[in-house]
Amino acid sequence: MGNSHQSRFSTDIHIPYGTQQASQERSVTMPATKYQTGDTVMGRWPGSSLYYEVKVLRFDTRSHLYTVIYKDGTELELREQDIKTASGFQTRSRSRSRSRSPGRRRSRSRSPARTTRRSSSRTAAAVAAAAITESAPSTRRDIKLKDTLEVRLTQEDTKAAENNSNNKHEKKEENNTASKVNESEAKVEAEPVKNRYNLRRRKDDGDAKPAESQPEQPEDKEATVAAAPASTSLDFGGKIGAYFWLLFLPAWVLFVILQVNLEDPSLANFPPQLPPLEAFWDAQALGFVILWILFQALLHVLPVGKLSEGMPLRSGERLKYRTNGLFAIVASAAAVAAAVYQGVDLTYIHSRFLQLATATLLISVLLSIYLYTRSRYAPSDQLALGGNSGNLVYDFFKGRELNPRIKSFDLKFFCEMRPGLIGWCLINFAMALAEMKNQGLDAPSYAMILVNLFQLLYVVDGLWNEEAILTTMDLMHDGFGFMLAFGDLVWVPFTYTLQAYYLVGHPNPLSLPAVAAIVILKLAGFYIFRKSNSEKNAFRRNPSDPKLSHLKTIPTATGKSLLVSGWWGVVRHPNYLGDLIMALAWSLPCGFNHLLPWYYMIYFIILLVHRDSRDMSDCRRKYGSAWDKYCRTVPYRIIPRVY
Ligand SMILES: NC(=O)c1ccc[n+]([C@@H]2O[C@H](COP(=O)([O-])OP(=O)(O)OC[C@H]3O[C@@H](n4cnc5c(N)ncnc54)[C@H](OP(=O)(O)O)[C@@H]3O)[C@@H](O)[C@H]2O)c1
Ligand SMILES: CC(C)=CCC[C@@H](C)[C@H]1CC[C@H]2C3=C(CC[C@]12C)[C@@]1(C)CC[C@H](O)C(C)(C)[C@@H]1CC3
Repeated sequence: MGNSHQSRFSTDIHIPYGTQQASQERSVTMPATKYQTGDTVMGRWPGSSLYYEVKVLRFDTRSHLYTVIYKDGTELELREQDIKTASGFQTRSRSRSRSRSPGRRRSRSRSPARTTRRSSSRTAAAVAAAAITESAPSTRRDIKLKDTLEVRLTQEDTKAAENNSNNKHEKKEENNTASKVNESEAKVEAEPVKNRYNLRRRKDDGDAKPAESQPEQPEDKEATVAAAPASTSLDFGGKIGAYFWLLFLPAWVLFVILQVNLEDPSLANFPPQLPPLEAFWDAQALGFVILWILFQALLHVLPVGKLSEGMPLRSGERLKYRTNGLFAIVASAAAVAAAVYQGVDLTYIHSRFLQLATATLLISVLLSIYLYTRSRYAPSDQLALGGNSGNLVYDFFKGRELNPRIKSFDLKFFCEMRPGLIGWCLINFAMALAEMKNQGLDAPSYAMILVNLFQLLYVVDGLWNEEAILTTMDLMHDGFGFMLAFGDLVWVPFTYTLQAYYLVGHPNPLSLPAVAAIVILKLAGFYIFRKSNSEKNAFRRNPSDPKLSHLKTIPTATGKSLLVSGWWGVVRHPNYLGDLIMALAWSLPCGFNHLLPWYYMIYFIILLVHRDSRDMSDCRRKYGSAWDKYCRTVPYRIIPRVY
């Protein structure tokens, strides 16, 4: 048991050689500090109120952090206030029961500060080292650590725990692999303290698992970009892949736009006839795109709607986001209606589609250059884990800074949720008008109505539940660079609208039963998508939400738990399943004459399968053996019994 935890830590926590070396160089001599190299003291375990016996290895004069080693070999950097002398502690219970009996695992505590912890949720250090309790004056309160440990909190800890447990109810564990534990979240949230810990790989770990080991960023605010750890395992085909995607993705957008204009947009017509270069450019189109983005930015900053908190960053900080997406789409619809009323011809969007796409591409490239440049000056703790390879092209593509902001204006959040997403609906609507104009119809076709309504529902739902985006991979883990800037601004509005564009020139009459069947499919997909996303979002926001009390969870060493029942017990990505079913319902109205309207479905399968595998490795890295356990309990990734 101890070994498995130890090896998990040893592969999870990685710090590149250069940084280790720098840290060692900085701490050759121990200045006059409270604790000295070799001292045996008590170190607080990150995100918890538990203290374990540790040995001081060194002191970093620059960051003022002590590097300590726990009994299981885990090295951490701790601040002085997280270290105490052993004399102030007393062992309440050193014996650790190996029993798995449910009765023994049940917490008897009823105090709000009391929580339960399943033994398997313990951190490596928790398992390997004996947990010790601190003797304290009467203001301290007991916390029961399952049946094995009892820890007394300091006054400060108690306050934090109480604050956090105000709206948390206790969950009882079940005698099941998927047991419920809520204590760990309470503890993590109890300590939104900046710059406290820095997990480090043990030096003797070598590159035991190079493919999966991702660096943990040092949380040293003063660290310069040069001190930021390098990304070792690169996805998207690594450096060569980044060159490829940088060229391929824009070319593909322009290609499909040229294709959809053809009478017979079949792959047999490859390569398409290229229009002269000047056909791609229209300054007026650029002007409209800029206006649209500025208009969306204005709506975003208006003090309308809720200020939502993002997930805790590595520093413990939680950023605030103005989640007024629904207001933005309603205001945009009103503005568009007013413009149409004033005589603006929206079919311009159809006739100038290529030029609008080129202009937006230009903006996304400029934005990406800006993002890359500013990331060079960003503190290393604000960089994403994956976009810091040191290779300019790869980092430019993948994105370095996690949450680039201009004052409180969050560029990634804005781009992901506003101009492209709302632009997608605007373009679809323009295509419906173009269809009526081109085909001399009094009303859009059934197929066009379905595509418009389905995708509008998808976008409105995304904006309605805007807060949920804060728990997605992009917002929590990915840096903001070309991939997302281009994806959000160009890819979404100019390729997700291809079905509507296709229908303008390629009518596909639908019978009413066909319409009904497609609607049912869409609603089924939507139901799965929404329910599963909401379940995870609610759980991540408040793991003790009474509405989720029936769900089983697996604790992890990070303090977060994983859902293993409900939607997330069916497959590992139920939200992708719902999304894919919806994608099918978006393509079906276009019929089977051409592959082009099925492009979204094909792309989406590739995207989600890739995202799923990316997420699997990220979660494996984050949660180690708990993740393996989850995968064993929920063996299928997206489609039950198939994949
Ligand atoms: N239309 C499009 O183009 C498009 C493209 C991509 C995605 N999407 C949709 O966007 C939504 C978000 O997708 P996403 O890719 O960001 O992935 P996601 O499934 O929302 O997020 C994955 C994260 O959820 C957490 N998680 C995983 N398993 C869990 C479990 N059992 N219990 C609790 N938490 C768990 C993990 O993060 P933590 O543990 O760190 O919290 C994991 O990293 C999905 O509905 C997807 O279909 C749409
Ligand atoms: C450049 C390429 C090929 C990929 C970039 C991917 C990017 C387009 C997607 C990554 C995450 C996606 C996403 C939505 C839109 C497309 C992405 C940005 C989403 C905003 C669509 C609306 C949904 O309701 C959602 C759940 C909020 C989606 C979140 C993820």
